[in-house]
Amino acid sequence: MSDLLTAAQMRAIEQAAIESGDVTGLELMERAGQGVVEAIFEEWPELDEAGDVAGGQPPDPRGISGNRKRAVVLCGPGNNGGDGFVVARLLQGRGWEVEVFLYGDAEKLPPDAKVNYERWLQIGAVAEYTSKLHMHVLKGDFDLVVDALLGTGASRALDGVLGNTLTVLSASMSGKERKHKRVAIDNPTGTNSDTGVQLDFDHVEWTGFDADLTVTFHRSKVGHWLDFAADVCGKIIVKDIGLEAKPLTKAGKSSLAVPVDERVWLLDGPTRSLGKHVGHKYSHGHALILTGGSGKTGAARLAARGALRVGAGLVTLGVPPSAQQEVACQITALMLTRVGDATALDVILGDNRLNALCLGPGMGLERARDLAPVALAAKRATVLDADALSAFADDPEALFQMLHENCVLTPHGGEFAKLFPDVGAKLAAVPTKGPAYSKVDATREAAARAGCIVLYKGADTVIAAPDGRCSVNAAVYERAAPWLATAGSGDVLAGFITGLLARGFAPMAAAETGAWLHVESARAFGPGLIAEDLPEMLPQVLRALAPEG
Ligand SMILES: NC(=O)C1=CN([C@@H]2O[C@H](COP(=O)(O)OP(=O)(O)OC[C@H]3O[C@@H](n4cnc5c(N)ncnc54)[C@H](O)[C@@H]3O)[C@@H](O)[C@H]2O)[C@@H](O)CC1
Ligand SMILES: Nc1ncnc2c1ncn2[C@@H]1O[C@H](COP(=O)(O)OP(=O)(O)O)[C@@H](O)[C@H]1O
Ligand SMILES: [K+]
Repeated sequence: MSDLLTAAQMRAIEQAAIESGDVTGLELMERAGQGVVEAIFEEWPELDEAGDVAGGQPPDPRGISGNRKRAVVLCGPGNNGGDGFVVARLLQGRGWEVEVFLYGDAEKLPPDAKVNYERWLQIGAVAEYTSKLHMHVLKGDFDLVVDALLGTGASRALDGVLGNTLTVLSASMSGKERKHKRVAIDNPTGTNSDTGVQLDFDHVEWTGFDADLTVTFHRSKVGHWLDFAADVCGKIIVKDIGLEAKPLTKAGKSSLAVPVDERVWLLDGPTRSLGKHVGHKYSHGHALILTGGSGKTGAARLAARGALRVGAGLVTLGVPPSAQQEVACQITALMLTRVGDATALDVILGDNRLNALCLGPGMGLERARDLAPVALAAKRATVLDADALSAFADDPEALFQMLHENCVLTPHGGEFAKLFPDVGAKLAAVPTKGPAYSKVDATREAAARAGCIVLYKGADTVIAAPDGRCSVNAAVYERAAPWLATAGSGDVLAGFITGLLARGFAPMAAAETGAWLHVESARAFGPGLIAEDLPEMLPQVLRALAPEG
C-alpha cells in the first residue's frame, strides 16, 4: 500500500495534473467512473453479463433479452455525484437497467459533474432523492446500489433527508439475505475522508451508507483506515486514474501518512543487531523492564517475554524487593535484579550495556513517578507505557521536560487524553466543516509537543515522530485482529518495542515494527487469543518473513 492522502492533498494532486495540461477534470472523472465499474466486476464477476469492462463495446444481447441487471445510483451535489453519472452511463451501456436519483440542485452541479449529468439525461432519467427513496430501493429487485452522494468534499452535518434515508436504507438492507451489492464511490456517505469519523447527524442509530466495497482513486485516503470508516467501507479498492507521475510538493510530502507493512521488518529486522552471524547476546542488546510490587508483576513479565522473543539479547526485570520472590518463581530465560528505589536504579544504569528501558506496565503510579526521572536522565532508549504515562496526568509538562528523542510513548485513548487534553478534545469534537482533525493530526501534534515518538493505540494505531513523520498500523479489513482487545496485549506491545530498541532499531522504526508484529502475531493466533500467546506467536511470524529473523 502506498501513502495515505488527505482530501486536500488529493485535491492538490488532481489540480496540479489538470493545470499542467496533462489531463482534464472531465477525463479524470471518466477514468474514475470506469475504475468503479471495473472494480465492481472484478469483485463480483457474476454481475458482469456484458463482457468488456472498459466500456465502449455494445452490450451483450443476452444481457438485454434475459434478466437485465438493475442498479440504483445515488448522486450528490458535487463531483462525487459526477462520478455517479459516469457509472450510470457505463452500466447502462453494458445492458443494465439503471435508475438515477439526485440529491441537490442539478443547476448547481460543478462543471464536470454537470456535463456528465447532461450526458446521462440523453439516455436516462434523473429522479429526485427524497425521504421516500429507501422504500423504492427496498421494494425494488436491484442488484447494485451505488453511493455517489458525497466523497472527499463531505464536510458538514447531514440533513434529515440525506441522513435518514441512508440510515434506513442501510439498516433495512443488512443481513445475508440482502440480494444487492453496495458500492461507495471514494468513501461511504456519512464518513469523513480525513478522519474516518461519522459526520454529525442527529439520529440514534445513524450509520451512513454501509458499503460492501469502496472504490477510491489514485491513493487510499487517510480516513479509510481510521475510526469508524473501517466498519462501513467494506473493502477498499484503489483505482489508478493516471495521476501517478505527479509527486507531491515538499511541503505536501512532510504531511503524508504512510501505512505500516511488512517492509518495516524486512528492511531492518534480520540484520538489525551488531553482527548478523557472529554476534553474542550483548550485541543484541540488553533491556531492563521495571515491574510493580508484589501481586502486580504480571504486566511487566508479559512485556519482558515480548522483548525477549522479538530478539533482545538479554532481558532483565527490575523488581522491588517485595516482588522478588514472586517474579523469581515465574521466570527462566528472563533475569531479575532488585530495583528498590531511584538510587538503586541509578546504580544499575551505570552498566552501559543496558541499552533499552521499559517503564509503566503494572508499575504503580508512585513507583513510576519515583523512577521515571532517573530512567529518563540516563538517556537510554525508553518506552513509557501505562502507569508511567498516567503518573503524569496532573502535570504532563513535567514529563515532557524529561523526555528525549529516544523515547517512545504508547498511550491508549484514555492515557492520550490525560497527557494531551487539548489535543484529545480537538479529536473528540464532531467535525462540522472540513478539513477535519484526525487521529493522524492528533498524534503528530502530540509527538511534536512531547519531543519523541508517540504511538497512539487502537485498531487504528497511529505512530508519529516530532519531525512530522507519521504512519498508520491499521488492524482493519483483511488485517482485522479484534482479539487484541484483551487484557495485557498493550503490555506485550510495550515489550516488543523495548526489545526492538535493545536490538538497535531507531525509535520510530521500533514503534512501527513492534506495532506491525503485534497485529501479525494476533492474526497468526486468531480467536481465543490471550496476551500470553502473543510473544509465543512471534517465532512463527518471523520465520514466515525471513528465515534469519
Ligand atoms: N476533482 C476531480 O478532478 C475529481 C474528483 N473526483 C470525485 O470528486 C469527489 C470530490 O468532489 P467534490 O469536491 O465536489 O466533493 P463531493 O462531491 O464529495 O461533495 C461536495 C458537495 O457536497 C456538498 N456537501 C458537503 N457536505 C455535505 C453534507 N453533509 N450534506 C449535504 N451536502 C454536502 C458541498 O456543498 C458540495 O456541493 C471525489 O470524492 C471523487 O469522487 C473524481 O471524479 C476524480 C476527479
Ligand atoms: N479491536 C482491536 N483491533 C486491533 N487491535 C486492538 C483492538 N483493540 C485494542 N487493540 C490493540 O490492543 C492493545 C491494547 O492495549 P491497552 O489498551 O494498553 O491494553 P492493556 O492495558 O490491557 O494491555 C493495543 O496495542 C491496541 O492497539
Ligand atoms: K460516496
